[in-house]
Amino acid sequence: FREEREDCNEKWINFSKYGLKYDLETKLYGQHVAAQVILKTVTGFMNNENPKKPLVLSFHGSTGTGKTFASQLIAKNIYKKKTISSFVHLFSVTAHFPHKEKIDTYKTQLQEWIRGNVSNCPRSMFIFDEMDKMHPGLIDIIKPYLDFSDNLDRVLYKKAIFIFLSDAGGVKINEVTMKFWRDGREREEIQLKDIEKELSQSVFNNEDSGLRHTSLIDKKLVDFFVPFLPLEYKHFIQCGLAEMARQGLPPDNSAIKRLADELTFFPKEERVFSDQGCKLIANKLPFFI
Ligand SMILES: Nc1ncnc2c1ncn2[C@@H]1O[C@H](COP(=O)(O)OP(=O)(O)OP(=O)(O)O)[C@@H](O)[C@H]1O
Repeated sequence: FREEREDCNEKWINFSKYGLKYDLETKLYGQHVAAQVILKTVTGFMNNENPKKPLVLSFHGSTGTGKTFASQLIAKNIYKKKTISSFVHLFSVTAHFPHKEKIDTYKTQLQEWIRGNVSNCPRSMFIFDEMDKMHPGLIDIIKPYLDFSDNLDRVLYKKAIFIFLSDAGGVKINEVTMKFWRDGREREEIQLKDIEKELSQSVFNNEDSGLRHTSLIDKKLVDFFVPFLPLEYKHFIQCGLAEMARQGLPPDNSAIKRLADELTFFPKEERVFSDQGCKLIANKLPFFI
């Protein structure tokens, strides 16, 4: 049995709008704002044979709220080989470029890496993890690729998708969500506009944010800021059940509840939102069944 080689053509790259819609609606819990933005932008972009610039989405939210997971759902519905496609590139900023003093070497490496991958296949997807920890010098390196450049060094960049993941702005998003809850309003009432402005201000003007000094925002290189809301107790249970199914275990609500009891939720008294989202479930589950 020899595995077929993955090529950069429709046989291997075939976007399914309905697949993405289904996955966002049934697998990504508690993220109605993100789901809507993702579906609209990715569909519009993938159905356009001649986009003017690459699609650039910046995902924000606290840990374990589904930023990486959502980007995997996008990849799954574009590439036949899903997340293991050779056209999907997950890049962890701190893991790949740990030494600040080597910044100049990294700049060249990053440039060549993006260029090489896109010339191999224009419909490539790049996911940059921990974007807020990225050196501003490296962000500057990526900027030209995100812009309206028709044929930068004769490579076609405008069909690529760039997704940036970061915790930056998570605190603000949590505040807005908590305010809705305190006011007795439905979570589903939260709209992108309720968060977007505050989010971009807190991410790009905040002293603590690594993205502060970048001109990604004023150059309008990011098409959308996508907020990931803090997950509630009920989403935590949903994640737990999904994880059990993934691990081939029969559903057991009480085990997940015991697991939740061990973890922290906020506000402290009411225990509504999970501090670590769904992050620790997969690893902790075996100890609770
Ligand atoms: N909203 C969600 N819906 C369904 N599953 C989720 C959700 N959020 C997290 N999970 C589950 O938890 C795991 C960890 O989440 P994920 O890695 O996507 O979080 P993240 O937001 O990228 O966190 P970090 O900022 O720490 O990287 C996922 O693989 C998924 O199984």
